[in-house]
Amino acid sequence: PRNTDSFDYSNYHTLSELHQNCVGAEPDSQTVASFQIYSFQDMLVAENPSLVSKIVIGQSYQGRALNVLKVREAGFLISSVRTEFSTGGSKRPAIWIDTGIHSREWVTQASGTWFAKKIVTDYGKDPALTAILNKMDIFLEIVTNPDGFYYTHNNNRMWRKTRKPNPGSSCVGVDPNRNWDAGFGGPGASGSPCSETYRGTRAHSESEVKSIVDFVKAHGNIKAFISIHSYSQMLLYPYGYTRTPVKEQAELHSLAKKAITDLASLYGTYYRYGSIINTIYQASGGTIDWTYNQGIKYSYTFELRDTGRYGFILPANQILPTARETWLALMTIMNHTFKN
Ligand SMILES: O=C(NO)N[C@H](Cc1ccccc1)C(=O)O
Ligand SMILES: [Zn+2]
Repeated sequence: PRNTDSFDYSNYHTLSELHQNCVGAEPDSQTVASFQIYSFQDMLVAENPSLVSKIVIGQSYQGRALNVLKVREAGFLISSVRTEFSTGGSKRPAIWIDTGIHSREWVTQASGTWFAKKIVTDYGKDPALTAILNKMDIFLEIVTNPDGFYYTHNNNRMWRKTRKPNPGSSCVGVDPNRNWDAGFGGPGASGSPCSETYRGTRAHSESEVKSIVDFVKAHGNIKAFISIHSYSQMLLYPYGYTRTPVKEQAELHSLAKKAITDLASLYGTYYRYGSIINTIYQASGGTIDWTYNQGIKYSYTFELRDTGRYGFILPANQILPTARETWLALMTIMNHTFKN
């Protein structure tokens, strides 16, 4: 595709189309260089230089860049430059969204791609989003597990974990949703490298996880953290590792209820909601349990479509409806975060 307007959001894409760009000269008039696939992310940044930038927060086990799109209103460039370069300058309050931490959950990376385009399209047009972006930054990590994502395209469509080998085992990979330092190693994760919920040898052993941990700690002003999975059609809040309710359970519960009501307003898609442990099962070392314990109150996990008919292999014709309905719920959470 020549630009992000012609990008096909209603289909699944490979790593190189979404994430990695093949660096090389754009074909010029004289020579017809082989057409380089410029990744969606690089095109979006190039088309919106004053609004979107790409941050590399680390690299995967196999050395792929962990890209985060940062959306920040242009505002008064001078002051933002000063803030940007001032050491210890206060960071603007921010919202984090990640998709694809479990690589087989393809509707999530596809939705994340659509969210990125939606944000740049609506900024300056939608009053609610514009108000949010005039005061807050949005960080979006679309391909959070690139090694696994590549593997689902080339080897095993059902791959979930990272692709780091486990010493002493022929089984590869750690579950990046069990590797966080929140109830790590407790019930709700496996100690076996061959398990789909293998927690790893220690918390934050996976670079895909550690890179986010370091980013969240360094930023220090993230107000909402939303990690997007599929499938089950659920909106979940902490905790997964303990039955102890979070302090703000009432607020998180009522916000979740409003978010899934707004989601359902588009196509009637029915979501369940509640704490992880009460709604699904006990799970230790999960992403949003750690982010909540870092003080990020609005920590949520989405489980997108469907409820099991297609599961992870959701037909491409459901990408756009899924992305559109989920966006309504994301706006509900972002608005609430902005106002509180
Ligand atoms: O795998 C998925 N969804 O794809 N989620 C389940 C449940 C879950 C959600 C949130 C936190 C912890 C646990 C998992 O076993 O990881
Ligand atoms: Zn998942």
